Amino acid sequence: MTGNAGRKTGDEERRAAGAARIDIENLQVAYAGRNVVAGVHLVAAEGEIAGLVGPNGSGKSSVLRTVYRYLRPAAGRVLLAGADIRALAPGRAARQVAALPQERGSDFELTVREVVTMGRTPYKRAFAREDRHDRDLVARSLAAVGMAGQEARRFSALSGGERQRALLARAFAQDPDVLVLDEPTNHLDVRHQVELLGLLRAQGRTTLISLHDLNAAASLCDRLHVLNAGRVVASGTPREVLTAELLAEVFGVRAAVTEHPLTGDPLIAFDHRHSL
Ligand SMILES: Nc1ncnc2c1ncn2[C@@H]1O[C@H](COP(=O)(O)OP(=O)(O)OP(=O)(O)O)[C@@H](O)[C@H]1O
Repeated sequence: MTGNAGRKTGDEERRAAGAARIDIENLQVAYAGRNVVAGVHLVAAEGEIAGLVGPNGSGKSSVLRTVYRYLRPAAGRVLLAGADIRALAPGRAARQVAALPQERGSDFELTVREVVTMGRTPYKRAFAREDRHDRDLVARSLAAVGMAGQEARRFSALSGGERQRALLARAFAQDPDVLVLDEPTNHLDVRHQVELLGLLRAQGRTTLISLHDLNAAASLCDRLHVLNAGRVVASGTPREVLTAELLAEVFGVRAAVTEHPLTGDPLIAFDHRHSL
């Protein structure tokens, strides 16, 4: 057995022990001294899909950036299984939390396969070669996002939606306890959106996700947290949170909230002719 396989067992043990709960406590985020998020409390329980919704600039990405450690909180804490995420060693953090961020790296000259294989880096010693487990996971991740057979393509030659899917495959290949996804349905056509939501449900991982599509959020998320001007203004199940009053107050739109005739999920019918 390789060291890598041993570590995998450790990850599985941690997951079984409930290691994937995220608690965000009194979070404040600032850029150059300007507060954009303040007093945010939210929980993503083990295996739960927690959605962040809110208008442009309400602070969704800023909250998520503190979870995948791109930003340091100005105040407050992000806890993973009760421990401050800032205190984790970088390798451990990368094995536990995978992100699909808004900010994209400069991986352009790599092939799709190389990009997705980067998801395995946190499990490898320096210069260690990928093993069968790595190759399997990379192949399964590519298949999951519908990109099997596209391994040899240059990342730079992909369309926006294909890039998004390759980066998602990288996050899946990382085999994390917690997935942090900032607008993952951006650029995806409707079928790939539906497939992605199905994939996320099937994963059963603790997931923090920001979404602009409120109907997708209503269908996918166990709990929704509505941000407005850097604060959480409502939290609860989609049914509890997505009311016509809230949509008017927070988003400034007229909408009727009904029930989806096919799925029974809350369904928001927007009035696309008039805003408030
Ligand atoms: N790198 C940055 N430097 C300075 N200000 C920033 C930076 N990133 C975000 N902001 C500001 O922080 C606030 C919150 O932005 P954030 O991107 O977190 O919101 P969001 O809810 O994700 O928005 P959107 O729906 O438009 O993606 C906004 O006022 C934004 O202008």
